[in-house]
Amino acid sequence: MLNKNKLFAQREGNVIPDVSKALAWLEAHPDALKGIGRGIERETLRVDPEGRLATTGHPASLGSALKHDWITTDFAETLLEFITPVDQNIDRSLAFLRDIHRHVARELGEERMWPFSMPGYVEDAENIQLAQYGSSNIGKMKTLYRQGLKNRYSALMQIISGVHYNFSLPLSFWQEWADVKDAESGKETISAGYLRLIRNYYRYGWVIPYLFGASPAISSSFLQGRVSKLPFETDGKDTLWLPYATSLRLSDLGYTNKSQSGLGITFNSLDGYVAALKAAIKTPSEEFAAMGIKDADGHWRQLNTNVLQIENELYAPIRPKRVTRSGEAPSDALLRGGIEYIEVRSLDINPFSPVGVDADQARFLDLFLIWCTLADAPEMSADELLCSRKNWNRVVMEGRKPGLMIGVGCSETEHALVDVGKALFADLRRVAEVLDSHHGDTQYQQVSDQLVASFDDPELTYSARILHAIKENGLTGAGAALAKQYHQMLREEAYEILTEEDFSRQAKESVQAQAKLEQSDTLDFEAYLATREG
Ligand SMILES: Nc1ncnc2c1ncn2[C@@H]1O[C@H](COP(=O)(O)OP(=O)(O)OP(=O)(O)O)[C@@H](O)[C@H]1O
Ligand SMILES: N[C@@H](CCC(=O)O)C(=O)O
Ligand SMILES: N[C@@H](CS)C(=O)O
Repeated sequence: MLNKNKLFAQREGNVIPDVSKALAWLEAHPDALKGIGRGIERETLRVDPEGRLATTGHPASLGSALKHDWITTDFAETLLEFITPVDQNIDRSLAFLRDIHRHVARELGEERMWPFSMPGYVEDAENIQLAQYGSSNIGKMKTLYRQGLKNRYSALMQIISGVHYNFSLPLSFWQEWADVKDAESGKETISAGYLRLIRNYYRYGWVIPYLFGASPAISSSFLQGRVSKLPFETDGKDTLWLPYATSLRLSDLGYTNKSQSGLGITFNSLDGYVAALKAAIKTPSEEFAAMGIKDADGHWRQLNTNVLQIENELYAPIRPKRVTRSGEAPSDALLRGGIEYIEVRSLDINPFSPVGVDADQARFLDLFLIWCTLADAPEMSADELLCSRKNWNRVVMEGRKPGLMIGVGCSETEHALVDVGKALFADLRRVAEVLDSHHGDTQYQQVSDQLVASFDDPELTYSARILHAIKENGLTGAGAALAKQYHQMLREEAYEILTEEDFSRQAKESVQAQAKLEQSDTLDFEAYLATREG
């Protein structure tokens, strides 16, 4: 394999960094990768059988969205979010996620879970109710944050759904790879390792929307009457698509915010990243100041008029993370203990899975994120991150276009996307062999071999496959049909890990915890807001 690898790199003029040394190290230290941590967040809109947004509130039987460990809401009352606890076993994480879906499908009655990232036809976005979290100060702050998001970006943009894949390498990896002794004394080294991963993710992560992007189309209602200059094709009814698009969710039309690219966020040092993020939540925005903090009737319009109301508003394709303590800002958690895991935010909802994500995607991400950690990752300026964004944009808008060329950062040199993809997978295959050696099977190698075929045959990509169904039945029709199929399937499936008792206990305890919180507030809301810096 090594010869083929080198040969490929030479023939293609080093389309990717030469990682052969690091790969050889990994092959000599296979146990270093035992114990990868994973957690999955999946969002999905509640819809009626025709695929229209549900106008009901978050089902009471699902407990408190503010305090439930596994079932909450994202932007809107109708936007469910499911969260799995961190686990080292992919199949267990997916079974846990599926149990949550099984339970919710049983509780939703006639409502269903939307299987796409982009919403179907939305009659009137004003009917989208902001997620409600009760009368506690933190509850009111979360809803007000959403009011600000609505006023800044529109509710329609905010109901775009995604899957977030949370990933961490075991301490043993850092101990063997970087001579770390323990997590505390090694936190600078570990953080530097995850920042290296992030820089390579910006350089090469466009492979994720290429393979798994599943939002090549939008409903005409998504444009809200705006005229788009994009060369959309249409079914003449309510569906628009770009023939080679992979993920409009990740495009400027989707869940992104161009103005954030001017924040000077970089990933060369943790202190640098945190400083830029903290600056962003303290930097007034002219545009948002013009909106005002309160309207004429004294109703709050947003938490503040800064570029970001709170750190969560930074819509990056990947985030460095550490589990926060109560009331702690994400950046303070990072300063306290360094980077603990990373959150990959580029996965569209997988429409071919009843739970929006599958084991192939998890295994691919493991391979890719390990490769991103091993490969050299020169520091990147804010400009270079911007150039990387342009490469991603090419892939999200026309990734399946025959002969598409792709660059790396701001380099003038471009290569055929297909060549870069295949060179990358030649390396990923070697990582797959190491991971498979843990289980004595070939699951990772099979995923690698199956996915690499998508470069020579773009028809195998998720976006190509779902675009056929969308062209045939329209976005709303195709989504409603899949939602119905998954609803019936999930309702009838037995649980694998959790029980009805677990769900009813969680629901009850979450409601009690919210009530307790509401009784414990001592400050009035304005005084409370003044104590929260974002
Ligand atoms: N060490 C870790 N390695 C991998 N995943 C982790 C690790 N620690 C936590 N996670 C996962 O990260 C996810 C955290 O999701 P959660 O929604 O609870 O927090 P958050 O994303 O910070 O909150 P928000 O979505 O409001 O920003 C969970 O799926 C959890 O399992
Ligand atoms: N709905 C967003 C994520 C919301 C959030 O920032 O957590 C997405 O499509 O990924
Ligand atoms: N989760 C999204 C929408 S509420 C955010 O934090 O910005």
